[in-house]
Amino acid sequence: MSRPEPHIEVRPITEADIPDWSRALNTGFLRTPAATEAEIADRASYIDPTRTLGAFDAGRCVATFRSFAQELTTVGGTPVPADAISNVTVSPTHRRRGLLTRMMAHDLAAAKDRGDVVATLISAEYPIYGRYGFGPATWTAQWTVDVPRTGLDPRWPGPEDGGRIDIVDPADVRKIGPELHERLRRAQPGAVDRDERWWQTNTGLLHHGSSPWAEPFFAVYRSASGEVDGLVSYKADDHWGDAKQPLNTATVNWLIAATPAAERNLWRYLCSIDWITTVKSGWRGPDDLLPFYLPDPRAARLTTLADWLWVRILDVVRALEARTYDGEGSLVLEVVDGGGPAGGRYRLEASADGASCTPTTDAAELVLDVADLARLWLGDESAVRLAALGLVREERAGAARVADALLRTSGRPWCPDIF
Ligand SMILES: CC(=O)SCCNC(=O)CCNC(=O)[C@H](O)C(C)(C)COP(=O)(O)OP(=O)(O)OC[C@H]1O[C@@H](n2cnc3c(N)ncnc32)[C@H](O)[C@@H]1OP(=O)(O)O
Repeated sequence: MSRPEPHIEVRPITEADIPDWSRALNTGFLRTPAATEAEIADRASYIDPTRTLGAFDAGRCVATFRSFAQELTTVGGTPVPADAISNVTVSPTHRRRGLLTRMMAHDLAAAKDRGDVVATLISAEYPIYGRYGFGPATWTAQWTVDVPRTGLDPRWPGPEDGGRIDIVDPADVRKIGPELHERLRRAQPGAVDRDERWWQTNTGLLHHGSSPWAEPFFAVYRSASGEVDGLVSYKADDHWGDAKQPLNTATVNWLIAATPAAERNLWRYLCSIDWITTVKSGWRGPDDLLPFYLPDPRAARLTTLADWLWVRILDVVRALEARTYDGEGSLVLEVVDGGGPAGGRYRLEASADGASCTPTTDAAELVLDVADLARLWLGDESAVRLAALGLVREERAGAARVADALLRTSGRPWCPDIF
């Protein structure tokens, strides 16, 4: 039960607060508390203090919260402006006193005023953010591939389609990665943009963690016409069996591909590296094709299936009009948002030619919480399933099926990033 704590001040930080704020952040995330000079200088270079909140008790920072501008790709490829939330911590001494609630209210109000269509975050634990109107809009999966069981020919000499795979170094990745990622994320519902800092951090140019930077391997796939279509970052361990046989694991840090050929060839490559008997896929979309690139898909064991990107819809009209629809139809949605900005009744009229969403006084056909609308918005969840769970209510028989026919997509949304 949270209690009001008016003596604890929640406010945007100043540059002078960054060391104290960083210490609170590290404490909340159970990292070594002291922030290094390099970490503080780096943080000062990219945070927007007006969007970086702290809670201060007797002058000491006891909670942290940061947001930044992001683009989130909707169904059909149109990006919407998003308020990306990160670095949320409340020190163990101050938890469950309403500090997250106060920081969230501050940030979401500013996001709405700014005109952001949604807020986004990757939730540390499932139960935290539903109360603020967030719902899990995308899911993620990880596979572990038992390479000798795949049925793949171990003599594979490389791509048969005229493409090629090359090992590249971090500087190459910084050159070719951003453009490839732009192609991918503009076509992938649920994906978000990456800034230059992402590439610097993930290629070792920017590193100030407590452990030393360990350079991963990078491999690029180019198509027969020389186009950069895929890129993978992976690391390998050093593990040998008693009989002196190699039992090494390649763990993918990230793999991005703009074509199925690039994806297929990069997985094929990872499963062909001498000494590697296990490939761990890293975070993939829940309907990733990886198992089906293998002659024996059972060689890929699903090890994780979990919620990933949580979305809070701030503007229902713009969110529903931004995406495309394969089906054609009309539906009146009653969105419940407990005093939040998205509540109201809306008529969605959708067809392959476009969609309109307008506030209406017509009778509601489907009643749902704003958090459940987020689960449906990018096409991932089914309204019929949510109705079975008692989470959406049909005011007209069959309305959940109509919602599914309009909103669901042939591929599931996927956010390749963590932030
Ligand atoms: C986007 C990101 O950065 S995700 C990372 C989130 N951070 C972490 O997980 C780090 C460790 N945890 C923490 O720092 C804190 O516990 C936080 C940030 C999760 C919650 O902060 P608090 O200030 O304790 O939350 P607050 O007091 O505002 O809680 C509001 C309500 O949510 C509930 N709640 C908060 N956190 C949790 C949780 N982890 N599990 C279940 N319920 C929770 C509270 O019980 C409270 O419920 P009530 O209104 O019924 O009393």
